[in-house]
Amino acid sequence: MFARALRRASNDAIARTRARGYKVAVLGAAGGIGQPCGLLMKMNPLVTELALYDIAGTPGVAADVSHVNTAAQTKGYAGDGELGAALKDADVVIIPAGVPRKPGMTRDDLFAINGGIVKGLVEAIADNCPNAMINMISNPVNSTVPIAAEVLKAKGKYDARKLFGVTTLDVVRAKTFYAEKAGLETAKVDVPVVGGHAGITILPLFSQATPKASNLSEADIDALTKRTQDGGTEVVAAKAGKGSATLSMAYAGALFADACLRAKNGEANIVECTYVESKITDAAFFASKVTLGRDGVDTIHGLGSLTAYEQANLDAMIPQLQGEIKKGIDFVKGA
Ligand SMILES: NC(=O)C1=CN([C@@H]2O[C@H](COP(=O)(O)OP(=O)(O)OC[C@H]3O[C@@H](n4cnc5c(N)ncnc54)[C@H](O)[C@@H]3O)[C@@H](O)[C@H]2O)C=CC1
Ligand SMILES: O=C([O-])CC(=O)C(=O)O
Repeated sequence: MFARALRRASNDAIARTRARGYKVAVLGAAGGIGQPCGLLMKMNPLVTELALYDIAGTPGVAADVSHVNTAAQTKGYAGDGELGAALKDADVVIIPAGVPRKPGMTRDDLFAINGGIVKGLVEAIADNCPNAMINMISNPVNSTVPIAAEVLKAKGKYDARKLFGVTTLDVVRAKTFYAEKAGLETAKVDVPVVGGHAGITILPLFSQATPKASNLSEADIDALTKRTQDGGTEVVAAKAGKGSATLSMAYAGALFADACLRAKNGEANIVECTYVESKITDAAFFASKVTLGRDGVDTIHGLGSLTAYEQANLDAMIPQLQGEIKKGIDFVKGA
């Protein structure tokens, strides 16, 4: 179903604009997210070259995915020595490299190991595909995106329009939970989710959800908000030590990468919630609705009118978000 929708959306884009093919690189391509995400990108008609990179295991993954009868030429790259070739002139780089949570951990507990992994990968992006749109999935996203920004700045290659924290899974979850609770058709539901990607920094704006549900109480909205904020933890607990969300994340990652590709290809009016450098709050990076264009961020939209409940949640998250952003910046600057 998704593949058909993805193909239809991209085919529409192709019909409306002069299509060209794009190179997509997936870093961490042998992992739980990387494998299905690589498959979904192989099915995207806007992709003509697919580079699957990991520290190991990618020859097998690439051989497997390459047999899918779609256009993207697929190649595996393994180990540091092949990272440059994997990234060379990529248009979009998707980064799900790093360790996932185990029960009892916060995303921030992944900082020490994933911070170093992301830093090294983004240095290679700066050297090999400085114009690529970067889709950061590796956690803690609230800090890995500022890490990437500082690395790119240090290399003189930072373009804030092209660096995205992928928060699409929060939107996917909010839509699913809201549709279920309100008895609405899931595919027709939209819910903006703003802030960041960890605990209370995830803020679904159910007051702006469409279609409007008239049957939800304040207690329902509070429960839906908390379930969205804890969606990742719900999966971590259910997997009981075997990692975190992979399949729903691969789906969400492929949706966001497809939006980037369609925007690159000239399709208009592409709006996604994503975590970017932003001035709409006191946090230097913030997820909100963003219109994407050929060069990445085109317009960062404001938050619209919030309920008192949403405003209180927004006020409460800012200090945590600011702290996690500072941690990422300090990590690169050595403070
Ligand atoms: N943004 C979001 O909404 C979400 C983010 N995540 C995050 O995505 C990350 C990956 O999760 P999974 O795929 O489940 O983990 P995984 O452990 O299954 O896969 C990670 C892959 O990264 C690879 N890797 C490690 N160091 C690398 C390096 N230097 N270069 C390239 N690849 C490297 C590993 O070899 C492994 O194949 C985690 O940090 C997780 O927390 C997970 C779900 C949702
Ligand atoms: O919860 C985790 O650790 C993985 C993640 O970011 C998510 O599923 O939203």
